[in-house]
Amino acid sequence: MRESPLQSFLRWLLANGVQGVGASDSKIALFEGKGGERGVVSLQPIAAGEVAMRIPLRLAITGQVEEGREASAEAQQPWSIRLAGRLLCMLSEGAPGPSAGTPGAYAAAGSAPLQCQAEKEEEGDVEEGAAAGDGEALLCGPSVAGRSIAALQAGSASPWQPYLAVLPDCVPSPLTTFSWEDVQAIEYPPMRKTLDHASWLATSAAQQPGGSRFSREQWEWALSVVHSRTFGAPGPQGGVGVRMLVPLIDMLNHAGDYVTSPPGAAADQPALQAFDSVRWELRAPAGPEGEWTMEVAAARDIPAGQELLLSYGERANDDFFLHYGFVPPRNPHDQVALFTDIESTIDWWLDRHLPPGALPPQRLQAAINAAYSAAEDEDGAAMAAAQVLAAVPAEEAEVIRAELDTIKLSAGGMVDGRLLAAYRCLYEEAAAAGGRQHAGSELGGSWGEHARLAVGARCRQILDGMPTPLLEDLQRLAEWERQTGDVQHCWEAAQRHYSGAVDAYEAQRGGLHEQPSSSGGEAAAALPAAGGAQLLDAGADAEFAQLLLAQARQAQQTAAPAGGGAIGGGQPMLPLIFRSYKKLCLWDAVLAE
Ligand SMILES: C[S@@+](CC[C@H](N)C(=O)[O-])C[C@H]1O[C@@H](n2cnc3c(N)ncnc32)[C@H](O)[C@@H]1O
Repeated sequence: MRESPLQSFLRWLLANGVQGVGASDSKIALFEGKGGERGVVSLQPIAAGEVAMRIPLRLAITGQVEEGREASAEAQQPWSIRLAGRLLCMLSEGAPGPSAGTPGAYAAAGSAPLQCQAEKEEEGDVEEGAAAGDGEALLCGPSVAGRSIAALQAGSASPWQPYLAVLPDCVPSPLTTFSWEDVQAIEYPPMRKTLDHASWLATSAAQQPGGSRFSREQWEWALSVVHSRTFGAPGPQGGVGVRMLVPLIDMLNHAGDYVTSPPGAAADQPALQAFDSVRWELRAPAGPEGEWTMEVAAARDIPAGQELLLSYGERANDDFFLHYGFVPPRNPHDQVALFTDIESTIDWWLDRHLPPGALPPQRLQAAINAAYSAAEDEDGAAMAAAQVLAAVPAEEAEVIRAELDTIKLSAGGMVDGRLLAAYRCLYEEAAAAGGRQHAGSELGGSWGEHARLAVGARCRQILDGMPTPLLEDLQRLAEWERQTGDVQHCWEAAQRHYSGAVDAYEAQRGGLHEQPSSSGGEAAAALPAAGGAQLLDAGADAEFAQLLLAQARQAQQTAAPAGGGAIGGGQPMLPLIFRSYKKLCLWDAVLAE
């Protein structure tokens, strides 16, 4: 029987010195679900601290710029375009260069060159090819724009071909798979803006010199692959240094922190639990003959039959949604953008609380200056950020700067300290000048109370700008939860809590009650059925492991956050899930008024 791409991949890993998987005594195995999603499962118990897999970093594909080429056009590109371009070159030309195989920072003296499984068996060691990994590779060679990703994957002659062949041919991210309607359904303006930027990135990749060798679709695919599978080594100046695709370790699915307290309970101090079970670390060569490796070790005892889950980081849902194509359940690290920067934060306040003439011009200017400098004092990350920004290309720096400038509210109710500091200054000035007469009830009795009211008012404003009311979304999601049995997000519990709380709030305000419509059923009907999974590890006792895996998947589906993996869940509902979490965060602040 012909070997599957995943089986060839496993043999390739073994041939190249990867430890932990594919051998008869391996404690872990790869599996593939019915929907095609892969992951890693334990076959035997793994003790906390035990290394489950170890990969030589010569197998990693990096976007690193070679020494001496820091001023080249390639070095000025955002990291994702560099790495995506490298990937496409490897797929189309099959001649990876030293920079792809042995990244300078991790180059290991005396490390064995990369092995092709077939060549290893028949011809012995393979010499590394010519430098297709460097930037110029993008500028030469025939156009492959008309060829599909699958054709590129299958046809590559690269020593990395067994890895390239198992990269997903479609990453379910908004950039690649969303229809116009899906994009409209996001409702949250900052994400629409981020999506526009991601789309522009794909356009600019295709338009760079040599970029038109690949089609827009191929660039989108490569960008979505690198965004969903890249590991970033810590940079020498802080921030992220070398980014790399690391075969096998990029098969680990995500689980992170999870809010375990019921929806609405103590929003400012949610009970949390971490569901990741493994961590990764880079290891320097042990001696002159050694090489850089990446290790994955158990973060806690892992029983047999459990999926190994890695935290992709304490990120807001925006990153998961945009780059990974899923939204983690009950993520305490989600955030909502309140303002794009401190300037608009202050302007909003002034518009709302200080009508023209309320303060003499000089005093007003002094209050504004004081607010800016109070906010600046709160910007603890500014120094470190300046160093990181100086070390990355201008376009990338612009995106990072915009992100750092954004004033956010976190899912736990924490507001950016810059806003609080600025509003305290403004409040004190306005109160001293008798501004309360102008400002109305929102000025409150103390600056703390005022800040809470002001943030609540801003959140309400953002909610009013989102077309669908929260309760309507929750009704659809609760219906979906009942249909699928996927209870990780606790939508039904959220619906119960928020319908009471929102109605009470609206009644108290004398406003209209939110009226859920009955449109939820259509979307819920389109949901995928939870599927079984298949083990792929050639070295494992397949029947036993299959049983363990089936048990693990069942446990994951019945015991809410137990696995946290949520693989294959909720894809058609993704925009609705994403926007609902934003609305929950906003409503928590409104209800705290
Ligand atoms: C680094 S890859 C992990 C391996 C991937 N499952 C595969 O089959 O190639 C990241 C991708 O896996 C999927 N994924 C990872 N963790 C997930 C989770 N908790 N829920 C849903 N999908 C997840 C997403 O499609 C994501 O873009």
